[in-house]
Amino acid sequence: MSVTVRVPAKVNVQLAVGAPRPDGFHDLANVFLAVGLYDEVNVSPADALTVTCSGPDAAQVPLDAGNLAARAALALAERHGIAPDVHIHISKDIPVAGGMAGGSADAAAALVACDALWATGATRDELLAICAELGSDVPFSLIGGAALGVGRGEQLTPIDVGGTFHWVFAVADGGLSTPAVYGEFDRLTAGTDVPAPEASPALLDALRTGSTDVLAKALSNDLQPAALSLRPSLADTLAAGTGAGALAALVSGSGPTTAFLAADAEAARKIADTLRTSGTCRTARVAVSPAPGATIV
Ligand SMILES: C[C@@](CO)(OP(=O)(O)O)[C@H](O)COP(=O)(O)OP(=O)(O)OC[C@H]1O[C@@H](n2ccc(N)nc2=O)[C@H](O)[C@@H]1O
Ligand SMILES: Nc1ncnc2c1ncn2[C@@H]1O[C@H](COP(=O)(O)OP(=O)(O)O)[C@@H](O)[C@H]1O
Repeated sequence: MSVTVRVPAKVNVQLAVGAPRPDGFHDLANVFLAVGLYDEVNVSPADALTVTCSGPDAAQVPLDAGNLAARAALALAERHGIAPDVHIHISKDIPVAGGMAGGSADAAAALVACDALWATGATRDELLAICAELGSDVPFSLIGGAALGVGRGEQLTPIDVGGTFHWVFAVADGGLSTPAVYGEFDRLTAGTDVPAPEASPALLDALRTGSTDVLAKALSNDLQPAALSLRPSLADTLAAGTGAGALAALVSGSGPTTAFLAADAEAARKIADTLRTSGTCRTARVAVSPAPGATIV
């Protein structure tokens, strides 16, 4: 028997970042939106815990105990006194280290897959608690859709989304380290009064009503100056997408993937075509949102 789980990437349509906390994390108002780029995680019984990965970026994915999917399987096995002897195969389509939560997605997917394979009977709240231990973004990968994340991003309130949004994602060469981007945020804001993060009512309304035009005006990412400081060439990518007709452009989370909101599917295709030949990114992908969370297929 084996179990396969499909799990989406995310874009942060608002990422408001507060001052660093004593534990090194930052309080956030993190508005997650799941987008239709997916990894698939297959779990099957094996002699020992092993991980393999396929896809264009597979070489960048660690296959040892540091893989977030392996950590998820171990965490669930430990709680239930089960031997974590499974083979985990990740079919990776989410850009790696790109600010789209690909590792978090694989962790949530592995958790759901192992839970089904082992018939642990864990409640959704128990799974969400394990997700939060694995990483700040992992609970959202489990639930998908759209949600406001507070605390370090793990305390979620789901948001109903009233329409479909059309996106283009420009995939950069190489990744950016999330801790390095938060560190750069701290360096850039040192000596300033960083306000407590708050979700934007206009942005939440745009999601609820499904208004692309309102969402375009409300998108924001406090990590964008830090990502641009570490990777100045991202400014050229943002300009190329805006020049091609995007209604708005921003860095996805900690980057370096950049996200472009398009008026409709046709506009998204044109923006992606232009970006692909712009010389400012490795490739460009179109995707719609919202997308469902980790789901057994
Ligand atoms: C920036 C965001 C936006 O959604 O995602 P990415 O763009 O990386 O995908 C997240 O906050 C990333 O969440 P995630 O990648 O799960 O981070 P974690 O594993 O929990 O933490 C990695 C490191 O990021 C920093 N970190 C993370 C979350 C947070 N609220 N404050 C932080 O300062 C800390 O330095 C921490 O040690
Ligand atoms: N299953 C996984 N898929 C991708 N990266 C992983 C995975 N497990 C661990 N990692 C590590 O996590 C880092 C961040 O990857 P990822 O989650 O894709 O990006 P981001 O945090 O920017 O959204 C990678 O550089 C890699 O070393």
